[in-house]
Amino acid sequence: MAELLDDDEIESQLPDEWERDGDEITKTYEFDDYLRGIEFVTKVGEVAEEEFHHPEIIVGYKTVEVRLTSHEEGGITEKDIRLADLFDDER
Ligand SMILES: C[C@H](O)[C@H](O)[C@H]1CNC2=NC(N)=NC(=O)C2=N1
Repeated sequence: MAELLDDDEIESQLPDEWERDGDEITKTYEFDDYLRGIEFVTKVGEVAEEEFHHPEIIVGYKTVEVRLTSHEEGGITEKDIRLADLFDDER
């Protein structure tokens, strides 16, 4: 089980354009059209399965909001930071 990160660790390790929201980290990606966003959702899902760490994904028109937390640990861990970086690599 991963260790929970403290406030300073979260702040210092949060990737660009990601925000902290309580026990979650979140980022909203914007796309030129709806189906590009859907393509990105598929890539995010594949990475999540590979890492066995799953985000909440909210699909809008030309936007995809991704929210990460470590449910078992009850907060934000290195796993969430790692997934955020991997999702950004898929962009
Ligand atoms: C049993 C537990 O659901 C699994 O080990 C995995 C699945 N995916 C997960 N995803 C996230 N975000 N947090 C978890 O704690 C988690 N646990």
